[in-house]
Amino acid sequence: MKTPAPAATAVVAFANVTKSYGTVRAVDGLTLDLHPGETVALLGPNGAGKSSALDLLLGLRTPDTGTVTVFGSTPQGAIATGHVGAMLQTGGLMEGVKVREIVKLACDLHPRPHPVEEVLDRAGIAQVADRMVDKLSGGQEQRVRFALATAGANDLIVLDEPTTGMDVTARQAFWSTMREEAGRGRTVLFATHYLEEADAIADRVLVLHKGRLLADGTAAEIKAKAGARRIAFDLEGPIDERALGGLPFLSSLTVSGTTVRMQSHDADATVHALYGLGLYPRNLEVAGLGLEQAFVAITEAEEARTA
Ligand SMILES: Nc1ncnc2c1ncn2[C@@H]1O[C@H](COP(=O)(O)OP(=O)(O)OP(=O)(O)O)[C@@H](O)[C@H]1O
Repeated sequence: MKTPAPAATAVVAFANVTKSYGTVRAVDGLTLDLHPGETVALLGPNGAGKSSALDLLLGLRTPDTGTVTVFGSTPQGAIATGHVGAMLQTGGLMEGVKVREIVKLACDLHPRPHPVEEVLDRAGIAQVADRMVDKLSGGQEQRVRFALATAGANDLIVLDEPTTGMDVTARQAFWSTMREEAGRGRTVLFATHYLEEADAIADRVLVLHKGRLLADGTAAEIKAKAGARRIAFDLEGPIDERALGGLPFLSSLTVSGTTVRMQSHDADATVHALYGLGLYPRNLEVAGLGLEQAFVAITEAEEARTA
């Protein structure tokens, strides 16, 4: 885990924050600082508490205990002064208005607005600017939400699963804009289920599980934290899964056709033992885990620990 920097330098500071809904503890003792210019991915399985944490950050919910500070102020205070732009999963767009009108409204309300045409252009919705908002496709609606989140110069941009429903071109345009924003020193925090996006975009990855922070580091650090490596090879002839399953340090084993894939906490020892079985693996590959596999390994290990 990173050592928290002094609160004065933090864009966002969660200090021992908890939030429950009835008996469900959605956020459980979360302590976390975000810093200027960071692009941070928030990962976690369904129900991990990602949206709840973002709602707390945006002042849409109040913590049961602990404090959330945004630019040294309350979340509401930071939003009122135009420091924060957000794109949330929920919330329908205003009906009965045209795309340009709703974007113009967001620009008018922002203390440091960008020109309306520029916002439309950047979000890739200039061509549908005169269309009614309720006549848009899902991906176009998502682009409008993106436009609303970037209507002005925000120092912190909070995005809850922003690219869901976007096609490849929209996604690429979206992330290129976010990179530009981060390049200008803005902090970007996004929750996502697309681990490849987190791997490619984020310079810091947070893994939430049952409301608690399980991992905090670069994607490379998270992969290393999972501690396992992938082993893949082909075998000729009938495959004795039982014998393979008895290899040391294995954390998973799958056989499909002649191909065997496994994960091991000590790949050297596993491969040594594999040869010890008198087998001759072909096309042997040993590699680190991808972020997705690391994420699954970390959250499954925690499930097993807390079961
Ligand atoms: N308004 C609510 N009332 C009751 N329970 C809620 C409410 N909102 C969230 N929860 C519960 O709190 C937990 C955390 O939910 P949250 O939406 O924050 O998770 P998430 O990580 O964003 O999930 P997902 O990836 O599915 O969007 C879940 O168990 C969820 O069912």
